[in-house]
Amino acid sequence: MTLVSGRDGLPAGQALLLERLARIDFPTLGHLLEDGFVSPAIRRLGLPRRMIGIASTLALDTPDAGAVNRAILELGPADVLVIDAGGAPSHAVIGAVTVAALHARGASGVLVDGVVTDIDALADPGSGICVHARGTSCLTTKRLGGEGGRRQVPVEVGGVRIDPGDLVLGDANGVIALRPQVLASVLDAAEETDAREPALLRAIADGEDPRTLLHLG
Ligand SMILES: O=C([O-])CC(=O)C(=O)O
Ligand SMILES: [Mg+2]
Repeated sequence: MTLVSGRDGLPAGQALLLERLARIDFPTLGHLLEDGFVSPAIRRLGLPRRMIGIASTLALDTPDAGAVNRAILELGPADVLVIDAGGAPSHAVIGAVTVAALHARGASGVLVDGVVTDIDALADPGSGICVHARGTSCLTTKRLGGEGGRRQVPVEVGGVRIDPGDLVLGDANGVIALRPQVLASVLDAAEETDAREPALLRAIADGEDPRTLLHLG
């Protein structure tokens, strides 16, 4: 399964890092790291099941649909649009139309500290864009002129500071956002952990003493 759409436009090192991370079980990273874990109040609300990509940030100061649309048009390959909707906490900033536009831009996903709408369209696996947000609303943003946001600034999403260029990984368990170097530093260990787990699960199912398997014996 290709998770990193549009990765052909990326530097080789970054594309390889994203490819390797895409094969990791994301919660495995939780065994190895303490920082970068977005609040569980932000949940996966759309399908496909996972997203992985490069943070492209928007700090939304007013409920301005124009600012969101502008940001979407500026997205590059494999970007995850990260919206801090602190200036519009009750207005849905993403919905069926914006998700279709994100998909057309080759984006990998969208992460919103705020709410979204058109949930049935977002939950359709064919939407092509994995959406994480705090919840849903029928109240949406309006076209206010497009000046209501700041692009590519550090934002805070679910208690985590996210800088443009950070990597964003999300699935049904939650979202992780960290510097590429931090994720690269635990990649070997994460791959080893994932490689060991099937044998461990088999051994437990086969009745081996869990005290030994779980290092308690
Ligand atoms: O208007 C909005 O903020 C989001 C929306 O409904 C859409 O993208 O379809
Ligand atoms: Mg809509």
